[in-house]
Amino acid sequence: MLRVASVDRSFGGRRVLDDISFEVVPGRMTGFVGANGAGKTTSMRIILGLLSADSGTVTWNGEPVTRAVRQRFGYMPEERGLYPKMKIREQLVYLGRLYGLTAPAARRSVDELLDRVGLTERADDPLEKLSLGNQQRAQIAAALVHDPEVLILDEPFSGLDPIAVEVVAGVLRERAGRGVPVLFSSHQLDVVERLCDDLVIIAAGAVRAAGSRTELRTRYAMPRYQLVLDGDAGWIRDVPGVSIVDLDGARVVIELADPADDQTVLRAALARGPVRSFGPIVPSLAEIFREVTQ
Ligand SMILES: Nc1ncnc2c1ncn2[C@@H]1O[C@H](COP(=O)(O)OP(=O)(O)OP(=O)(O)O)[C@@H](O)[C@H]1O
Repeated sequence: MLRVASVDRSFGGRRVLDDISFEVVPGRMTGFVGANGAGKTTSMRIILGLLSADSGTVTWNGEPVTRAVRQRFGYMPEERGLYPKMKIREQLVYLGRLYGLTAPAARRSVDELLDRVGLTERADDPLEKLSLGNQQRAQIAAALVHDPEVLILDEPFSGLDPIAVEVVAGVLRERAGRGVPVLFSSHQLDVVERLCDDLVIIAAGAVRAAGSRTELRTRYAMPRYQLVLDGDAGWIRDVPGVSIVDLDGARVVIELADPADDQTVLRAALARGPVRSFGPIVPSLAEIFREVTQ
């Protein structure tokens, strides 16, 4: 397990990370979510040892992350890292060699990855000749070339079209499926919502919520329900303990003073006629994000 514990960091007397703690669990995709300037990149750089923490620790399987350990991490930095003028296959093989792979192993890994991200045809083009989305696919391949034990990716989905998002997501999921902990930052809440198993929500340098997607949804689920009837649902305002959030003819969204009243509401509705649907409303990640970062 990758563990970040009580990390603080200031720049010029301004604290930008304040007691940051979270875990990235092997085999799970962890989405790291926060507004611009929240502290995601700074946290990732500290995990990678590119920046030091003022206090706190980062450990991988209980051990401090030394230079040798970091060699086994894969990182896609915010500023990306590949050379624009160098041919893609050539520079990925070169990178693999820097990570200690033999030349044949580096070539094998690169060819597999280029195929996986759909860049085989472009392998001998310089990076700068590719569209931004394809450049990003190459950057992802660069983070994976040495088959890393841990993956840290800064905004891997930004600038990708929906097809490329699926390709990259598939590649990351495969790695997670092999037991690699994957931490990726993103502004795209819909993408994170779809892809992550776990979430870390950060605002103004502090972790506001962390846990599995399901846990967070349950924790922040307001006792809201949607009821759809055949006829007008206006009568529901007279049911004790119910307040109406939104009423639109036969469809009504309500809040219950006590979630246990849901069966009372359902019985009252059935007593009046057919009920087409009734159930709790699961909050979206965007709603949870708004609530915890307010
Ligand atoms: N080298 C630096 N010197 C001074 N301030 C810095 C430095 N690096 C980051 N900061 C500040 O630290 C805060 C956190 O920045 P960081 O890049 O970690 O945020 P982020 O969540 O990654 O944002 P974004 O989504 O915009 O990339 C910001 O206020 C930023 O201006």
